[in-house]
Amino acid sequence: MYVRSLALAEVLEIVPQKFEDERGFFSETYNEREINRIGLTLTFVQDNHSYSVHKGVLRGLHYQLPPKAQDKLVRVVKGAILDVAVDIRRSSVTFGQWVALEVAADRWNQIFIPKGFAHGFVTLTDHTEVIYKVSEYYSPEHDRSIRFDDPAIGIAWPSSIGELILSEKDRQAPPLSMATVFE
Ligand SMILES: Cc1cn([C@H]2C[C@H](O)[C@@H](COP(=O)(O)OP(=O)(O)O[C@H]3O[C@@H](C)C(=O)[C@@H](O)[C@H]3O)O2)c(=O)[nH]c1=O
Repeated sequence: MYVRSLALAEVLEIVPQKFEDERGFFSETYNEREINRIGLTLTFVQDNHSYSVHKGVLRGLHYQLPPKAQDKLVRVVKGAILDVAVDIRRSSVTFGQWVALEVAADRWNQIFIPKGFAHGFVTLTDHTEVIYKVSEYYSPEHDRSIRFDDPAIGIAWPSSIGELILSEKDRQAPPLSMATVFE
């Protein structure tokens, strides 16, 4: 398993080993012992699978507030996404900063997004399937969104994608300055 910190050091790229042969491949996509070895103790309780029909589907920026905050481990089994994490811990020196990583089936990489970060992605291909583990159950009462295009955050979403497809909830999301965030 290959691991590296992104520009916001708590956000990680993880690339599990992939064994390919004439039949296809085998890969341990999650191994708790390996995760513990890199200093993380995670308890995942739910696996999510989302399918986006078109390129340009943008989901985010999402997070759950404490006590239902979630660590997320995200991978792509079909297609590709640009995945984004935003530090929304008010006490952090990098509050409001973002980091992006292309996560793709053909890269076999994963992104780890800890509690305290808002998460979003845009699909770079049609028929994209994203699978992610989360460390807390879905809780609609704690679920929050921040505007994906809040100029105060300034995420450089790819301009080449054309029209973006968002849920009504995400279109109505408040800017970071109006959102309840982590202390
Ligand atoms: C996230 C979630 C949604 N749902 C339901 C609620 C709703 O009816 C339907 C679609 O929900 P959403 O529109 O919130 O789905 P989506 O926009 O894909 O939300 C996801 O976006 C990415 C970026 C994340 O980081 C995730 O944590 C999650 O917030 O699925 C669950 O039952 N369990 C869940 O864990």
